[in-house]
Amino acid sequence: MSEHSLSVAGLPAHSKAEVLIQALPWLRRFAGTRVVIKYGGNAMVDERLKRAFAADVLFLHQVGLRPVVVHGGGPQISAMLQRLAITTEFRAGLRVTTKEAMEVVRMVLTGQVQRELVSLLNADVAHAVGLSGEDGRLFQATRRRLDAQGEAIDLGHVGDVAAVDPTAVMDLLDAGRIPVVSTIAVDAEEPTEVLNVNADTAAAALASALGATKLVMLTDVEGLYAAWPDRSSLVSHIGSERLATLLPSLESGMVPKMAACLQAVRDGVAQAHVIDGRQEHSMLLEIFTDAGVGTLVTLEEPRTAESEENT
Ligand SMILES: Nc1ncnc2c1ncn2[C@@H]1O[C@H](COP(=O)(O)OP(=O)(O)O)[C@@H](O)[C@H]1O
Ligand SMILES: CC(=O)N[C@@H](CCC(=O)OP(=O)(O)O)C(=O)O
Repeated sequence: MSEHSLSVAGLPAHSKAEVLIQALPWLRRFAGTRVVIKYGGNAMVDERLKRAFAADVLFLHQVGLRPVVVHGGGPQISAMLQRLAITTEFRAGLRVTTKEAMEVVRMVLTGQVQRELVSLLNADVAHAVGLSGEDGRLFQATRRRLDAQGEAIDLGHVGDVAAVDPTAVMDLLDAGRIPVVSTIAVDAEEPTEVLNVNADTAAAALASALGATKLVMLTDVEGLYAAWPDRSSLVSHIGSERLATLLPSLESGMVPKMAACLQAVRDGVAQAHVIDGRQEHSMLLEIFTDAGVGTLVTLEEPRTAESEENT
């Protein structure tokens, strides 16, 4: 059992009660609000963790929040591509996606990863309903043609979200459901085609379209490290301005993830978090305890003791 675990079985009675009391203001604050949870493929490492994730989502739903799950599945797609002997590469954290690879991406995300999550969430009560970004044209995307430096690139069938129609998700939320979203998008220029959208990017776009209070991203590191791979450099809170400065120095999967957090807070989501999905119940700790975990991104810079002295 980890030191952060919310399991209170071994605690004295008053400590158990304290956990509940500490959660109360957060329960009040977030009740009725929409929270987008991005579950990264790297955090889906074993069955126990996946069940703990499902239990956390069901807890949020039960206590009156309105969780929306957006899932990834990068490693699962890579494994299937490998089985089929199709080679792919990543550039700046994005998979170069041929037409052939796109078929596999769609099949794995909507036919495998999403189905598995829906089934886990519905193990006891049938709340969860899966949908793809194609359904009700939830996501429309345009092909990525330029890199961060403005140079021409060809990533194949990879898109950036150009429009979000959250109606289908809102309908499900209004019906008391837990939507589970796969990030395949309709190609805005060729509506019978689909594009592969990074799940972090799509989760951020959906969070702002839904007016979510929070975007929580579960991954396989504690959060953002300022001096990666130095694991002593965890950033606990960062504002949009500093993050925008840091972004060009980031690598691999952290590029779309932190860009997505930045986009979300700029588009009105109050808080974006990157937390360790390998840590059982990290999501509950983040939402319902005073200390929080991982990296928090906000529009404003954090008020440090030093900056407070200067104000
Ligand atoms: N500065 C950084 N801080 C933390 N992780 C980083 C950093 N730079 C690169 N990474 C890598 O980003 C990975 C997380 O992104 P990704 O593999 O896309 O995860 P997910 O499947 O959860 O979206 C980490 O496992 C780590 O290897
Ligand atoms: C364009 C692009 O890179 N799409 C991703 C979509 C899945 C994803 O983002 O999964 P994770 O969240 O687990 O990384 C891919 O093909 O891997």
